[in-house]
Amino acid sequence: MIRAIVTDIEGTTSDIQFVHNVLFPYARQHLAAFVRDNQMDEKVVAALNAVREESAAPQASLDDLIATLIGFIDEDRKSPGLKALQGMIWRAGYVEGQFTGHLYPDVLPAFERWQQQGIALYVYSSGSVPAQKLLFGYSDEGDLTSLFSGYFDTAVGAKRETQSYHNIAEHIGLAPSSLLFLSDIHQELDAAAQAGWHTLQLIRGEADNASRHHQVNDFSQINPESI
Ligand SMILES: CSCCC(=O)C(=O)COP(=O)(O)O
Ligand SMILES: [Mg+2]
Repeated sequence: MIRAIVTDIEGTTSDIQFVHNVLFPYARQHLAAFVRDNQMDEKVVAALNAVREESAAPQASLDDLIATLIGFIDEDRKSPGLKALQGMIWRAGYVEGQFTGHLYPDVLPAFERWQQQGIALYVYSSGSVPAQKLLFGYSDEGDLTSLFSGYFDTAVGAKRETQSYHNIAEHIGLAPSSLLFLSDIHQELDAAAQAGWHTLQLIRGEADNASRHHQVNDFSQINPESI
């Protein structure tokens, strides 16, 4: 019996084009000014130090780091330091109404249905927890943050690592066999399945013939009671 559903964001609840054509360019455009203006902020300092460590450049200057971060955005690197900074930068865009977090129309009705069935909802994304809360807090459908029991980012581990799913199950406090992970990426689902979770793959665009996971095209096709 499924007692909690953990969902990915990009390609699952939300269009990959929104992330790549709206969020990433906004972060790219505002990154240099944001980092320069907030270089003394302790969360910014921590993120920049994480980037220094990740790029093996302990002495990197602010200009070096900005160039490195722009490169990370362009290669869609799931860098925890970059993801933390992106979350901070996107806040202004959401708050000023420059964009809202994209949601496929089938997502909110399914979340509400599952919640009525007593199933707890969680998010697991490479985007930072603050960035996840912004996307769902300023979504196309309004503030959905109250629907979620918790959020996970790569602080629990990378999405293609089996240990991450053991860690999440422990945080949630439920057996892996009662957890369902939704994602568009079969390597993430492989890792979750390896940890004993149920899995479903969202195919929002192109088919994935290399996947061994059950596939659906939208959330209306998901019935946790039949899993
Ligand atoms: C929630 S922030 C926007 C998405 C993002 O930055 C990202 O890296 C998406 O990764 P996901 O794990 O949701 O595919
Ligand atoms: Mg995804």
